[in-house]
Amino acid sequence: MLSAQAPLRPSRGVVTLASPRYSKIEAILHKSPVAERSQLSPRAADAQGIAAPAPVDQDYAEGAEVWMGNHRFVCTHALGRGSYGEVWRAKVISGEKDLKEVALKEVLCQSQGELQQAIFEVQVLLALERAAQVQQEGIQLRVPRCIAYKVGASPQGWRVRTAMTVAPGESLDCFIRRPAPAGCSCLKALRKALVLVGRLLRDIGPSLQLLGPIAWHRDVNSHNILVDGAQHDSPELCESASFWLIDFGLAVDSQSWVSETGKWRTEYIGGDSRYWPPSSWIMHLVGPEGFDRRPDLCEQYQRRLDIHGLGITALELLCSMTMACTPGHHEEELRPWLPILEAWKSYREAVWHWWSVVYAVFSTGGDLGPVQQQLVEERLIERLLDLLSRIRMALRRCAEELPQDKSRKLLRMIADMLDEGKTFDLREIQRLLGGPMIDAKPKPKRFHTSPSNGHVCSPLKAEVALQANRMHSARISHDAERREKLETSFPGHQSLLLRMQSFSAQLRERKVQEGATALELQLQQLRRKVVGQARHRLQHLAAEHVRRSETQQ
Ligand SMILES: Nc1ncnc2c1ncn2[C@@H]1O[C@H](COP(=O)(O)OP(=O)(O)OP(=O)(O)O)[C@@H](O)[C@H]1O
Repeated sequence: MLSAQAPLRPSRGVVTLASPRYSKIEAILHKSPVAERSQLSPRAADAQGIAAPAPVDQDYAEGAEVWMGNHRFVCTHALGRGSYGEVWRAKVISGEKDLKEVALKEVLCQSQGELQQAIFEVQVLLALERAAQVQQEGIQLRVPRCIAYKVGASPQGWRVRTAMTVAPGESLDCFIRRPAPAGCSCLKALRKALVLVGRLLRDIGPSLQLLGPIAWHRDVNSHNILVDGAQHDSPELCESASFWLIDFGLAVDSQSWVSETGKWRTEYIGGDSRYWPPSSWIMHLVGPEGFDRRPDLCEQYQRRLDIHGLGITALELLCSMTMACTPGHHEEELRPWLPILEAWKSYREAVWHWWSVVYAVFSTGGDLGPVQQQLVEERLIERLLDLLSRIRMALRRCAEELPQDKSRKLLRMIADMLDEGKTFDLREIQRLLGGPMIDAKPKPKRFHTSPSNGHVCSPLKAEVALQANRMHSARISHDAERREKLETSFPGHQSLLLRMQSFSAQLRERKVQEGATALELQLQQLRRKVVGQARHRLQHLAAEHVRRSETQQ
């Protein structure tokens, strides 16, 4: 199934672009897809003396056999479809002992940037598993475990295939949309929702905490969270529900993202705009200049996108479940909650509308510029800040009126997650809801590996190349020597990838960095132009308004 949000998301490409972009401004600034593709298409890579990829694998289909290293799988049925390929459930025929089935994901990449991003997705899963293993207390990660992965050729470029464990359940957005059981009262639904929200935060919080030093997911929402065991009528039984975070396809390296000159300034915006904090809209509509005199929002964009996404998802779960039922006559207990439900309703109406306006243009490949301008004129950012402030106020007021300590703290916690003024610490979740405390201090240590043709993932051995795109020229010659050695022992894709990384680093060194300053200038000019036009239009509207009022008088 094609996800409803999928087309809204920008390309996975980090710098290069092959598919339609979300932002017109960014699109203008990038070279044409054709030029980008030709930079390192398999043919071009071949011309550079890079080894040709292995023969094309069988497509995923019922009964199709898939090989990855020592693993052999047989596809049974499609689990889902995303914007970059399909995910299939498959039986394990041979490979890891006791492993019965896997989810096979395939990401089709048309440019080197997309290839890097697809590999990064796998590397993040590996790094996360490794981070969980070094924790003193046993942590049950609620993300799929990477079993094996493989890079192969596809007619358009490459395909990255990953075998991972199957996360149980269904996507949370399907669960939320399902009609409530007949006769269910609002109060009962609310009690059940509170249990589930607690479980959601308790399951996803630690994974995000471990993820923080490695990457930002950037797409935390009800579509990318699966829920299992939540269909019970009784709130008590819902205590055993579990939530899983999937789809790390838009993740970015958190260490190079953050800082004064970090990549947050220049990289494309990712994720589903219904779960964006105001800072993402600022970036989308105005650019980094929009953070002038707004340090809290700038900090939010750099460090707390996932926390905000999780907070909105929690609130969505709480309110949607409660609002799906009809209030009974004697539900006085519901009274303190009503302002929360009203604030959520207003938020949902406005934000879902903004999302659909952008979605409509994006899905037809239209020009986003006028829409962006219109949203600036509509004062989207100020309105969103206001809607969120109303939500926080309603949550905190309700918390004051509640007798039950746990619900009270839960509401305050969600309010803090949605507050750009608060430096929300994910450990708050364990403090309130229990679970092992995680030592997730940022680790400067980086890991290195290259995907191989059928690489079998052992997180202990897995060294993840999180900073392949940060290679410095001084390191290139050293790496070249290392690569020479590696190529003799690991031919095929490993060699291809290593050469590509080197080629990419050299390109960046020689060409891209030369143009970076010019591009940055161009970007600033364009952003200024858009904001200038919007300001001009606002002034015009204001003048017209004054003129009309004077005429009426
Ligand atoms: N490990 C998994 N276990 C179970 N189901 C999965 C798993 N991974 C993916 N799926 C299913 O496949 C669907 C698509 O997967 P995923 O979101 O990773 O693909 P994508 O191409 O990145 O999608 P998107 O367009 O949303 O970015 C998911 O919505 C989910 O239903």
